[in-house]
Amino acid sequence: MSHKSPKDFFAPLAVGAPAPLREIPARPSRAIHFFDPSNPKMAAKVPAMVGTVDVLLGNLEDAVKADNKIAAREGLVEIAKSTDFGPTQLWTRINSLDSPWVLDDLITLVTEIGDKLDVVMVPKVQGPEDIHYVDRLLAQLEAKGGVQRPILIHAILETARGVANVEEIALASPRMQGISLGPADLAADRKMKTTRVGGGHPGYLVRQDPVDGDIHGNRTVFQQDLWHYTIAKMVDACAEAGIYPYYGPFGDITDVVAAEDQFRNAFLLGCVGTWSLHPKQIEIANRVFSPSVEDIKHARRVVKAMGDGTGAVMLDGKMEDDASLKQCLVLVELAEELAAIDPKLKELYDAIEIED
Ligand SMILES: CC(C)(COP(=O)(O)OP(=O)(O)OC[C@H]1O[C@@H](n2cnc3c(N)ncnc32)[C@H](O)[C@@H]1OP(=O)(O)O)[C@@H](O)C(=O)NCCC(=O)NCCSC(=O)C[C@](C)(O)C(=O)O
Ligand SMILES: [Mg+2]
Repeated sequence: MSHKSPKDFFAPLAVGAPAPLREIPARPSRAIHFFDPSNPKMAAKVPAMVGTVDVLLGNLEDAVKADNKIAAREGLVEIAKSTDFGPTQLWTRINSLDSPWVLDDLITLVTEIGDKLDVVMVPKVQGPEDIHYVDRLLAQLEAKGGVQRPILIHAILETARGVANVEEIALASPRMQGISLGPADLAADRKMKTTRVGGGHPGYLVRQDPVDGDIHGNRTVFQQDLWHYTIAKMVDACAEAGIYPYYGPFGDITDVVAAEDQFRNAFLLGCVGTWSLHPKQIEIANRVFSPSVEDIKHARRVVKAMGDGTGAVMLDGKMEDDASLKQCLVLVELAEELAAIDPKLKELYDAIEIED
């Protein structure tokens, strides 16, 4: 339930604050790249990363040591003031709402770099009440800082209660931009017996039936996806609210193969992007979350074959109809947005030819 009636859902929550958006723009966000603004080596890399990744996120929460919290906040202000981000979005992850740092995080960031900050990511969201709190506080700080356009909110889905409330979280404010899966805190909160940050687990499996009753015989095993239910629930909540779902971190930095598997699972389930924790994960994320040339060629052929968009046709022996056309339009529109910011993709997609 929202803290506003439908009548005033889109009214600013503070006099002088910018009017909330009525629709969240589908800006490319294939990779949300985390960096620690208090880490001089990472901070130094930010300017050169602009344009190579869709989102740069200055992380202030977990992975930033407690005695570096103020340096991280101040480092992010410095980076934002001194960097032209061009097409790249600038996000931040603030400290948790019960932390001793979050109030100063929000006051400092919004009043000092509010016009450069696109999204505030809120960790450990338990329910819509957490979004309502940040919503109102952002409005007051936007008014105080003269921020010209609304800063959006992104929630991390990393608590059991947050999963139970995910629909209400998604609908809690017109600032809601999206939701990411947070597998580490969520596993801990649920007491799942995995210590991995995302990905599968060799113990979570299904086994082929015994052959000739021999239960100890050779039986093929299929590892299952620990995150299928949660990602699908998150995708439904985001689709209902018109916001965007993301896979979060994949902690096994060296296992680029399993990272790609996890990212692709999320892409196929409807996620629009993933986090990258290390530069080597950015390329994987961009590749997985950009539709392939084959997918775009097929989608464009369906759009062409379906004419006015109703009815059904056979294409390559498969039925295409109003519903599959909508799926294809999602891909075609995504390709156009990505081509606008990624010259390599533009070249690939422009070269696609469709036979008459
Ligand atoms: C894993 C670490 C320690 C390995 O860092 P490293 O320096 O040991 O790795 P490396 O391979 O030696 O690094 C090579 C070069 O890349 C640089 N580098 C390395 N990482 C980055 C980066 N992100 N951005 C920019 N540059 C980076 C690094 O500084 C080095 O620079 P150099 O060549 O000049 O020496 C490092 O990658 C890192 O700290 N990554 C960010 C981790 C992070 O943000 N974790 C929090 C998000 S996940 C989370 O919170 C969970 C969640 C959602 O809450 C929940 O599920 O509950
Ligand atoms: Mg976490």
